[in-house]
Amino acid sequence: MTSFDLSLYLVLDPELCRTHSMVETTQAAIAGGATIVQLRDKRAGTEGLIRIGRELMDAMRGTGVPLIVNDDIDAAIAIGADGLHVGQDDLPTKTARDRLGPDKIIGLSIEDETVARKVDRSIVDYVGIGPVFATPTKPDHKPAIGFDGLASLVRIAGLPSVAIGGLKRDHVDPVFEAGANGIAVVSAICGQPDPEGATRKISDAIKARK
Ligand SMILES: Cc1ncc(COP(=O)(O)OP(=O)(O)O)c(N)n1
Ligand SMILES: Cc1nc(C(=O)O)sc1CCOP(=O)(O)O
Ligand SMILES: [Mg+2]
Repeated sequence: MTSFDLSLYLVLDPELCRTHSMVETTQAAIAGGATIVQLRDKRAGTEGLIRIGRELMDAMRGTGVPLIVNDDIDAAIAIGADGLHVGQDDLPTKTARDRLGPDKIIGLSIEDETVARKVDRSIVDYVGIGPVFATPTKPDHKPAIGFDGLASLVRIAGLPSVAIGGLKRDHVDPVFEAGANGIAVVSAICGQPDPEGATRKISDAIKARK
């Protein structure tokens, strides 16, 4: 299994990465302290994901930061990515594990107690829990759960976890106090005038807790 650190999880969205390209944003975020990166492009299609994913793999080589692909297992395999993130409406985690093998990272989104209780801990490596807050970045998001909901789902899932949805630097403390192992952000880094500085502020807040 590729080792991974969920503490500062960058989810890339090309529609928000307008100040800098996704590759530039990723390099800046890693310099600023991002610990794991997800390629999430809902419009690219498999070929487009493979093209940008290969560029990201080249840019990330030697950093030790894993690249996770959202939704598309064919792209994840073609890219040679470190893992795949799926939601409840995506392919089943068993199918993902069968195709990816034991060494790749599999992340699963959970948004309520019912799905949290059903997570197969023998297959899934981490859970993404949210949305903590409503966010325009994902217009089809589920109802916001707040920090109490986050704490409850962290406990039920019993797996490494990262909180997502409307989170900024000021939310680092309540996210970790809820028991999550990390904070996942899109707009707090993508599209910021200084993505490295924005990342460093979040990273410093995380390190200050240790
Ligand atoms: C870290 C992380 N957590 C949750 C999600 C959301 O996944 P999903 O519910 O499948 O929604 P889409 O991202 O596919 O729109 C995520 N991508 N990453
Ligand atoms: C990709 C994603 N998944 C969510 C979930 O709740 O599962 S919320 C979300 C978008 C988070 O973007 P921002 O950091 O800009 O609010
Ligand atoms: Mg999905």
